Amino acid sequence: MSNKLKIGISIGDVNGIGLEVIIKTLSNPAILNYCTPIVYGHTKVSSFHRKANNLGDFSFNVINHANQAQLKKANMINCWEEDVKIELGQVTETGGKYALLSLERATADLVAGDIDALVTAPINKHNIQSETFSFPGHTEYLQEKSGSKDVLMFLISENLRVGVVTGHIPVSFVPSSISKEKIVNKIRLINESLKKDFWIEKPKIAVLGLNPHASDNGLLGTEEAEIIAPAIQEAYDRGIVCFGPYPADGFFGNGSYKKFDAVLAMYHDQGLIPFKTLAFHNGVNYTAGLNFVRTSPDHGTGYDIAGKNLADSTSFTEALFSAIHIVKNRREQEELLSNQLRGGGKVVETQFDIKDDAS
Ligand SMILES: NC(=O)c1ccc[n+]([C@@H]2O[C@H](COP(=O)([O-])OP(=O)(O)OC[C@H]3O[C@@H](n4cnc5c(N)ncnc54)[C@H](O)[C@@H]3O)[C@@H](O)[C@H]2O)c1
Ligand SMILES: N[C@H](C(=O)O)[C@H](O)COP(=O)(O)O
Repeated sequence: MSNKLKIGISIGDVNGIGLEVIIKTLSNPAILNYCTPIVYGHTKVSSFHRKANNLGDFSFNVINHANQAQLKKANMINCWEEDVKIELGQVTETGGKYALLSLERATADLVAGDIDALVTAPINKHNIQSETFSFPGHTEYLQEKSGSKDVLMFLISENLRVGVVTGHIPVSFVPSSISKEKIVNKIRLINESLKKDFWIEKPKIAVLGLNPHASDNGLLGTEEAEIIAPAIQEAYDRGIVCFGPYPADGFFGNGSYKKFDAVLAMYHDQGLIPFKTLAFHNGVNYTAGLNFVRTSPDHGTGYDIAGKNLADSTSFTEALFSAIHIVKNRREQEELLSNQLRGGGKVVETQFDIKDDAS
């Protein structure tokens, strides 16, 4: 039996660049040495994108169920029968409807254990809303499907990892949404993920402040003294190596982030702006804390370039390799622990690093 992982891929918004980056990634035959991809969508929709973007010859092996996936082939499960009206670059109800059908089917297989991990192509958070999907993003949807009490939006790249305390909420809700307990929990999730998913034995974590200049000793706000510093202290007392709160601007400006294995930001844009500035093209969005593995590229639907063959597929490719790698790390660790062995591990997380792992 093959030990190649089955990686499920949801196609995201059919009017965006999802299928373009999927096809570009899977067109590299070397990918099939590392995993067996299963795309949840429809071959007619993928043909549309292949032709619109002039992507040359590429075809999927159509299957009905993940257990029929063929090695050395890019597999596709057709998730609907009807023709889909694709309007490249447009935000339409249709775009959301078929993104959801793809995501639901892939998630069901993930939860059932029929695939080893899921890589999601970008959705539009607005048009996907429906009676069955009332979440601000994949992160929250998958948290519910996994039954996890808490998860972490964790943006990862070779040189920088950034998690956020608060995610998809209006910025005006941020101050009232952060609490000592929540911050301690997110620090714990980062710490666990660095150890379990990335094999970093003694992670060092930086925590950012909320206010300008981390409040300048209380002049510009009270959250640092009342909430963030006590949370860092509590996590530290529990054995997690964490420091802060650091003023966010200078922390990235002077390169301090390079001294840490990960950074915890208080809110979405505080963490994601520096991350995407430094690592947009190879960054990966990872949901830590789920009992299964899900990654995605760190970009969105890219409506402005849809159908123009301008989308860079590096982030999607990295998302695929990160998923493979995290599953392998978790399994290897589980095996070592079940044998009561304690082994070290190498930290490998990019497509370039795992070349030697091909089997
Ligand atoms: N994982 C996800 O599902 C996810 C992630 C981020 C944003 N989104 C959604 O995507 C939609 C559009 O968001 P946005 O415009 O803020 O961000 P975006 O990432 O789609 O686009 C921002 C800019 O980056 C460019 N860009 C994006 N991906 C690129 C690629 N692979 N190669 C080259 N250029 C690329 C786009 O052309 C655009 O100019 C929103 O509805 C948002 O919610 C979804
Ligand atoms: N916050 C993510 C980003 O900006 O890249 C993105 O919106 C994706 O979120 P989900 O993975 O929750 O869909």
